[in-house]
This record gives sequence, C-alpha cells and structure tokens, in this order.
Amino acid sequence: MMQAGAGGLPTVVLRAADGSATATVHQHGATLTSWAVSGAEKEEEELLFVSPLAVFAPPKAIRGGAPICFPQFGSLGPLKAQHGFARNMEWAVDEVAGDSCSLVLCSDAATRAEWPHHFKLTMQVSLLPNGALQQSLRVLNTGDSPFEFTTALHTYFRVSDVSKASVVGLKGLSYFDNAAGSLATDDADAVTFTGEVDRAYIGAPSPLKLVDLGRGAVVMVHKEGFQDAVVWNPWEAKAAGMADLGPEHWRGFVCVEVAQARSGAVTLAPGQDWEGRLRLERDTLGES
Ligand SMILES: O=P(O)(O)OC[C@H]1O[C@H](O)[C@H](O)[C@@H](O)[C@@H]1O
Repeated sequence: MMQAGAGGLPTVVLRAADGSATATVHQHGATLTSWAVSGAEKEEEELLFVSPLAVFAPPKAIRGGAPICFPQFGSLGPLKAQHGFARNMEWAVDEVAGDSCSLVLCSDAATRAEWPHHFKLTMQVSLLPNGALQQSLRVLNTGDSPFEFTTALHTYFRVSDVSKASVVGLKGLSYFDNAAGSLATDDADAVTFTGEVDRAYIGAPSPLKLVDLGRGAVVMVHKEGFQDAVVWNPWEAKAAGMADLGPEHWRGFVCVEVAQARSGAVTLAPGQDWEGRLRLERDTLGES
C-alpha cells in the first residue's frame, strides 16, 4: 500500500501475512525506514532508528533506516560523494504485494554524469513469518562495458542506549578502522561502544548478533553475497557536527551494515548481475 510517510514523502507500507510485523520503505532512496515487530503479548516494537532530526528533503539522504550505498561505499570508488548517489535518488516502485515490494533505479543522464555506466538496481523487501524481514539488492549491468562497484545496506538499528549495545560475531577479524585510518585486528568477544566506532570488517561471517541489554533484545543479522560488515556509531563530538543527528540522538542507534567494501569491488561484465541479501530476525536475550 502506498501512503504519505514521515516528512510527507511517498512510502510503501508492508504487513506480514501472519500479522507479525510491518515495514515502511520510502521511495526516496528506496530507504527502508521502519521494521516493527509485534510479539504475542507485546506492543509493536520498532527495531530501526530514524533520527528525530532527519531531513526529508530530497535529494538529501534520510538519516536513519537503511540507506543504500551505491555505486560506492564510503570513499571506496571514484565518486566524490561519500556512499554514492543511490540513497539520494527517487526510485521507481516496481511491484507491491501485501508483504513485499520491489523498487528499481535505472541509470539515466543524471547518474551517468556522476558515474558513466548503465545499470539497473532492484531493491526488494519481504516480511517473513515470525516478524523476520528480508532485504535484497540486485545490481545488473545493462551497458556494453564492464563496471565495478562497492555497496552497503547502511542499516541503523534502534537501541536503548549505545553503551548497553554490543555486536557479536566479529572476533578475530581484520578491519579497517575509519576513525584511526589504519588496519587492526579485533580480539574482543564483542564490539562494545565507549567512544566513536567506525570499523569496516573484512570478510565477516553470518550471522552477526546485535544485543541490546537495555531492552533484552537481540537482532540476528544474516547475510549472503555481501562479504563484509561495517559497525558504526559516531559518538558525541561527531554527531554534534551532523545537523540531522545532533548532540542528543547518537545514543539511540548502532549501524550494523552488510557491505561489499574492503574485501574489494565487484566487477560486472555486460549483462551480468550480482545480488546481496540480508535477513533480520528479532529474538529475545537468552533465546538465541
Ligand atoms: O554521514 P554519512 O555519509 O551518511 O555516513 C555515515 C557513516 O557511514 C559509514 O558507517 C562510514 O563507515 C562512516 O565513516 C560514516 O560516517
């Protein structure tokens, strides 16, 4: 169902067939902006974070939800714009069923002015039984020469307080520390947050587990196709410098991003495609 969403922008609203979850996708950037799960006796619980100061004024990217980074993640590519342009563009709604939808973005003169390639992106979201959500991104080379890209689903998860959150599953991996500008190895049992964290893990396993001790909540992050994972919270000083986040709201989220980043770019020959998939499951502490 299409309806006006946050900021008055057009959105697609999905409802799971078993009534266990709803999801909202803004057409702007094909940004998934809500994933809300309803437990047997509980009220609906929102699992994604959208900044209270988010600016819903295209082409500005929405600060929160799950912006799509393409054709580059961060500065890993030829574009000047961090994270590329897909999150700044109006996507076309392709198909909407009750519990799933797909949106597409095809290259045009505006995208080719920034990146001289022909492509079709398809972003699909489906609500599965028991509140789970599946999201996929397919990249098709529609031109007659090869191109390479890096990408990510830049998901902002809502947490009670970042100091009570942790990410499990990354021990022993190498990561590029964007804050320090150097490579490091993670030897901790879990990533915890006591300051800025901006880590691009190389070759991350699946699933990863986001734990929120404050809510007793767990989100399992299953990925396919995306080789890497990024964990980010800007902490106070950086957040204060971001007008659409500000000094107060940074404690309320952790980004766990499935990515094709530091492992290397994907190269697609003409007619070839690549697909990355993400499946999110809400769990309760002690049950996973
Ligand atoms: O402010 P944005 O362009 O949305 O980027 C937000 C963040 O995205 C990723 O997580 C990067 O690793 C960070 O370095 C960056 O600060």
